[in-house]
Amino acid sequence: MSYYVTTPIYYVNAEPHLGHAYTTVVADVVARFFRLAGEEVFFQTGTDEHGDKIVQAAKEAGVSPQEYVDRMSQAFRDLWPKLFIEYDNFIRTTEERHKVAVKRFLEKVYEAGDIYFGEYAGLYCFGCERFLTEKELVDGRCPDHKVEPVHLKEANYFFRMGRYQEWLIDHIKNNPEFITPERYRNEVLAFLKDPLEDLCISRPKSRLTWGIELPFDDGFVTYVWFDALINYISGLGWPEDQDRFERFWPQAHHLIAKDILKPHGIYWPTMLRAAGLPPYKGLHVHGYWNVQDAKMSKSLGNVVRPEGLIRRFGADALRYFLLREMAFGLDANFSEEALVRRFNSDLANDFGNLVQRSLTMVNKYNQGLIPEPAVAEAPDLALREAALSTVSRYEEEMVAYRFHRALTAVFELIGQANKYIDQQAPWVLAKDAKQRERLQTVLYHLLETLRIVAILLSPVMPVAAGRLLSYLGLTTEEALSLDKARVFGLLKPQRKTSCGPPLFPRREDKSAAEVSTTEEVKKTEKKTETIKIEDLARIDLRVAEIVAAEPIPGADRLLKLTVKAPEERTIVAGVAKVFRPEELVGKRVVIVANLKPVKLRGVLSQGMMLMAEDEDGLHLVEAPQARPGARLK
Ligand SMILES: Nc1ncnc2c1ncn2[C@@H]1O[C@H](COP(=O)(O)OP(=O)(O)OP(=O)(O)O)[C@@H](O)[C@H]1O
Ligand SMILES: [Zn+2]
Repeated sequence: MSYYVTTPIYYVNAEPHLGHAYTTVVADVVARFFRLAGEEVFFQTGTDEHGDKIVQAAKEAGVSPQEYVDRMSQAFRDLWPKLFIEYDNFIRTTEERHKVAVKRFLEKVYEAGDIYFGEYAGLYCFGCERFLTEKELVDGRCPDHKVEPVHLKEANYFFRMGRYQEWLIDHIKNNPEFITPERYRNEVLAFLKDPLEDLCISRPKSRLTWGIELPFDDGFVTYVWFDALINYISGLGWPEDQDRFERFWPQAHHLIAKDILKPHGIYWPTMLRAAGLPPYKGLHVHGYWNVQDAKMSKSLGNVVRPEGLIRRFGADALRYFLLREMAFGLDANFSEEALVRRFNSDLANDFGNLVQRSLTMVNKYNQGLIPEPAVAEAPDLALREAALSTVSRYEEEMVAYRFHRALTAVFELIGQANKYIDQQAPWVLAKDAKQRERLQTVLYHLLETLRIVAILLSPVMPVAAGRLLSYLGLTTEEALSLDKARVFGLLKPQRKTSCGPPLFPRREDKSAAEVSTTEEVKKTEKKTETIKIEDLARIDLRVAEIVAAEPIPGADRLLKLTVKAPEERTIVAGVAKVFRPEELVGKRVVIVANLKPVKLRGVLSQGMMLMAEDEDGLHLVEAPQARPGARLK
């Protein structure tokens, strides 16, 4: 069987945050799970690069839209491997293969008679890049962007979406798996109670040129949503690669957050129907990661960036946290304390200790060799039974996208194995030569449980699972298959195990760290002398935008930065070990503007960039909202 899983293509008007990381990690976990189950999987992610907001963002950054989308798309591409994400295809809507598909798709819908030209006057929200209905407004404002939409009258092309409303209602009703979890299916059915309005699918070039030209009228470009949704088939190679399209499209599963339910639940299936193509198989909708109950979003400026968390906790642990902490479909709050808590209790304590205790005992009592089990007794059979029933529970939950429950099942098994150690007390058996067989049997059952646990955790924590398998003397190639988790007793006696470093060494508790740093601060406060406000005024602190960054030949710590503050100047910064030049471009940072210029490695440095330093290293001090040249006060 084949399985096609997609993430939304992310809009490249800002850098990726934990919300984007979540959807992409889930897609990667799904892809790995179905591969483990022996399916042929195609996993696609990518970036959405057209539309008005991109043009605005590029203008603000002072570059062309193409340069801007190249840079931002790369930021997504750079992040994914750091999270162990292995996609099969990365699609960009500015690629030729995508443009060709959009044009072909539009032609098909046009030929079907479902596109007409007409004039429309209405309320337009530039944030949403679409017309809003009166009903959608809250206190006269767009509920998402909190601005009053403007009156706009424009001639455009429209898609007769309403024609497919009845078909869509029937399809949703007849296919309970089409939109899940159920609350979102009900939400879409509720939308469909009112007659569907036709969808405006063009923008006149007089207003916007950054888009895909309509094949039947070169005065217009395609509306960004109509363009974007088609990525799901253009990425498979439609219309050219019919072979791949036919293999994977009937098994297409889209992952999204609830913010884009309407385009995916309504526009996309009706568009496909109009183009004479079958609908996708399943739409899987999740909730929001919130920070103190507000949606994490670039517009609110409360985003958490994954890079720092990966550096501190590792990608495996972050992936585990994201899947375990959020019940798929519901919102969840992100906090670092919760991450530390899960890390220490689930990964370091429960899982990490089970691994460490088991392998240490095998090392000590059996020269590190896989033991030879004798006849199993009741407690061994109970553990075996638990392991096997965990596999079926896990599989059932994974297939239904209930990842937190799948992980709960695995961790219950881990808990049971820890108890089994306590109850069987191998250290007592080891003291009695007559208990030698019993000891071997117990250790064997532990190692087998670990082998099964490693397989089940591998989609979520691929690297840690791989390490555990190598401790058991197995390679991922030979071990990773769901079928092999369904059998108890595959480890071959006498093969060598090893007891490597702990998989998840405990992390310091943040709250404890905070107490100690405040105490530190109190101590240093006493030491640093106080200054008067006039002293502070002597330092010209300003916001500067980094417009270019390049290495300085022969100086491996230094980068030459060109900044606008607001006039252009050069600053040499000792950050080459921490940041790559392209990561810095576009950032608005704080500089000391009146520092006496100095020549460093032949480059005149006219100021200094401020950085914050803690135990994780250096961090930028950013002021993304302030204009270049803004003074700090
Ligand atoms: N807070 C969040 N929680 C969960 N997923 C999120 C969150 N924010 C963004 N996403 C993911 O990104 C998708 C939207 O991608 P897009 O690039 O359009 O982001 P956006 O909505 O413009 O970002 P923002 O919410 O930061 O303004 C969502 O459907 C979801 O997959
Ligand atoms: Zn809006």
